[in-house]
Amino acid sequence: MSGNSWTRREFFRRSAIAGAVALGGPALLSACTQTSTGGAGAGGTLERARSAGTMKVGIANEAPYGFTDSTGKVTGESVEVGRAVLKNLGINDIQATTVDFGSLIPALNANQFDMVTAGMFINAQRCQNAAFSTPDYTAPTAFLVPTGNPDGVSTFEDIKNKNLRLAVLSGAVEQGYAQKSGVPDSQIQVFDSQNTLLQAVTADRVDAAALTNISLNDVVAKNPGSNVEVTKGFFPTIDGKQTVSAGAFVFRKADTDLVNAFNGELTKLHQSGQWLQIVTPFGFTQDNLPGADVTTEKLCAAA
Ligand SMILES: CC1=N[C@H](C(=O)O)[C@@H](O)CN1
Repeated sequence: MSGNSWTRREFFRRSAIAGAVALGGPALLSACTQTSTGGAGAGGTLERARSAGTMKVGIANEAPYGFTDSTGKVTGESVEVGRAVLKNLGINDIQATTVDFGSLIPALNANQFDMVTAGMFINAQRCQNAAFSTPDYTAPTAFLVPTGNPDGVSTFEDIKNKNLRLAVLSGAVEQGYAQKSGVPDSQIQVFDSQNTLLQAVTADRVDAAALTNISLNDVVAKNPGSNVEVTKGFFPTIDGKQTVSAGAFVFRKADTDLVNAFNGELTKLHQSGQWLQIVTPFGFTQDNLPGADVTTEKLCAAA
């Protein structure tokens, strides 16, 4: 490369940056700089989303956490709380991508989107591959069973002891809850969506399906006449310890500044009462607000 051509190229690069500053001010310059340095470093994702005015989010189409409704609107408890937090961070829009629940963290790390708004629970295994916000909510587990609960299911031990067939969602925590409660794999069937779980129960391919009671209540409400009901919610006891099932927002590990900024605004929403207003239409109550003793640090460290 000749000295002259390098000088010309540097001249054009500097002119382009000067133009960017003139047109878009510091925010645009910041976006240009982030792109030129790869964008995923400290500050990159937050600044890029601010500059673009939108955040790319991942959902699993599980209602009422993160789903596309009958009008085509992407909504849900996690989506709407996420929207409110992002708005307070100067990001007024979201663009959602739907993947299977078990693909949310791999897709996040492959940069298909920049955060997960699917109500994902915090646990040690997931914390190895992603960063979680402070807990957003807690929700008990329950079973979807035929009306009248003919097998008398109320815990994973019942599934094991009565030799029942159980449906779980691929990549969700309930499979682990069942296995750790001693349910053999031969009794567990894995499905890829809420709807296929419902169909498995109504077609008598399984005796029960496990998910959060909030998710199953939504299924029952949206499918009247399906002859199914939801058992009483519970927090499974595993290895003598009661599980803490707390959902949060998920980010790439490198995006520390985004996580910190997000946590600051999420805490304000929880404390101001705005959180309750946002989540009530999705079947959440004050009981779903995590206690002060429920922390991401503890849940990531739990065995
Ligand atoms: C919102 C949600 N949370 C649990 C999980 O994180 O695995 C599962 O119940 C699947 N859906």
